[in-house]
Amino acid sequence: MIELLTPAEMAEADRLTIAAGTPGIELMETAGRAVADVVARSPLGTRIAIACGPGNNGGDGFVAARILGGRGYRVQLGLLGGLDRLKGDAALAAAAWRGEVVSLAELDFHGSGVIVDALFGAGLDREIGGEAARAIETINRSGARIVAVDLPSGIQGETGQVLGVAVRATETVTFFRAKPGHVLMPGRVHVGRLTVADIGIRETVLERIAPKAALNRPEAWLPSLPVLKVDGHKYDRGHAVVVSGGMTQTGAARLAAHAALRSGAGLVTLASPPDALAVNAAHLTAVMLKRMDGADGLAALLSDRRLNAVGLGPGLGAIEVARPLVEAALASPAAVVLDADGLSAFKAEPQQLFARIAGRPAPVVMTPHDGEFARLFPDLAALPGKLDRARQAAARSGAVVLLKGADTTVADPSGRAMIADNAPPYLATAGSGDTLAGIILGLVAEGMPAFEAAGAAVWLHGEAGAVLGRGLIAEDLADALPRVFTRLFV
Ligand SMILES: NC(=O)C1=CN([C@@H]2O[C@H](COP(=O)(O)OP(=O)(O)OC[C@H]3O[C@@H](n4cnc5c(N)ncnc54)[C@H](O)[C@@H]3O)[C@@H](O)[C@H]2O)[C@@H](O)CC1
Ligand SMILES: [K+]
Repeated sequence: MIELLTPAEMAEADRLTIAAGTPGIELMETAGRAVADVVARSPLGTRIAIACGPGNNGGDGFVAARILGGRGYRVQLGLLGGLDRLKGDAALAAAAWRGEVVSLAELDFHGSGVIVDALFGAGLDREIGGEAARAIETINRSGARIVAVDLPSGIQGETGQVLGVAVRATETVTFFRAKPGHVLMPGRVHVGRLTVADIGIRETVLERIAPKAALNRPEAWLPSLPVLKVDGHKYDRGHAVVVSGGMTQTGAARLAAHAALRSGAGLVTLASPPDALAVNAAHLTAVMLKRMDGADGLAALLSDRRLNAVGLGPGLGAIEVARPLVEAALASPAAVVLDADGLSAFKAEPQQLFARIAGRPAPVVMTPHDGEFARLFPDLAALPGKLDRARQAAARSGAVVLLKGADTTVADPSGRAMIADNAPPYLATAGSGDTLAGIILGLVAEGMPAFEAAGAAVWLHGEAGAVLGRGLIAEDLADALPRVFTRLFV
């Protein structure tokens, strides 16, 4: 598991480490050295400008300046505010720097090959303006290689949001663990290449801090992926149902059904309205087809407990059609994956949806994009942090919430969350979301817990996109899954 620590949790990690006997200045020395090591990939002779702020982020900059100067680099250091404002470890680090300290405005950004951004890190607590904002704009225009210390200044560590203006770094060096703001947008774009340096903080502090957010990597969910038995049977792998829309909108459900079969379900049935039976029949092979007469028909189908997971929403249709179907699904004992029209069907009365989720024995996964999210959670949509949005929505609804985007975030009602950073931009194509819903459905049908299944699906979907490359269409994604699964186990 690759935990993501908020700035507050990171401060706690520092505090626990210092309390256990490592002086803060030692942590700062190691942090500054890690920055210097990254900067030193540029050849000797490169001019280096180091912009230091008034807190410990600036302290790291002073340490890096001293180490790089000692290695023979030409270093110029500029400070925001007076030396007399520095406190604690930052003051100690500044005292050990024997070179000149100029004001930030005097730093020669344009004549430098590398700029070290040590203005603000985890302690950024308000919008950047004035002299610091002007310096950041100059840094961004400089054309130099920009190495940010801990966070690109202006990026909020918890949310990835820009507070006023932010450095666009070539590389960022952070310490111990990355923060949500390194992977959430737009932070990730400002971070550039990320190095996570070991500065001597012990892993054991994580037991005390108990962080609840992680990077969406296989470590986060692989232990929950069902293990296939040599003597296993398709009936051991669950039976998923996908609900088809009417005659002219059947493709989305078929994409989801196909993906559910690829991702893990032993059997998949497409439940089709009578008018769409012929068109669905013409397109299905391994996916089975059953006639479904409205919500009563779906309820009857799902009364067979072997059908243990149902996905609906893609191409489901208008509210009058979609809502009774969703209600029937939620009244059944099956796990439910709700997407698209299935979510929008409750836009006028989201509480009605949450009331139906509360107390159900089987889990519900909701997969909104930003627009669908805003319909169900209008007040939460305005929150600045995506992690916060997903978590509060999960807590309110009782469902696992998967909030889509380049930084797709999955949260469960207890606050656990994972953030993905592996989605290539060409995943944004028609039907991609239907496929994602299907992958989740197949994994849940196979017996994977809903939160882990949603996380795994996001990662698998991203990797499938990466394997296929530009030019992919949604039909290809599910078919790339065997290749992605194979790579997972080598
Ligand atoms: N012992 C520790 O706590 C360690 C901290 N480290 C470094 O310390 C950093 C955190 O240090 P701090 O908590 O001092 O925080 P920062 O150095 O990130 O910033 C805090 C300072 O900036 C000011 N400030 C915040 N937002 C501002 C704005 N928009 N405009 C103008 N001034 C603003 C604050 O008033 C305060 O003086 C980390 O990012 C990391 O680089 C590392 O040295 C590792 C060890
Ligand atoms: K910084």
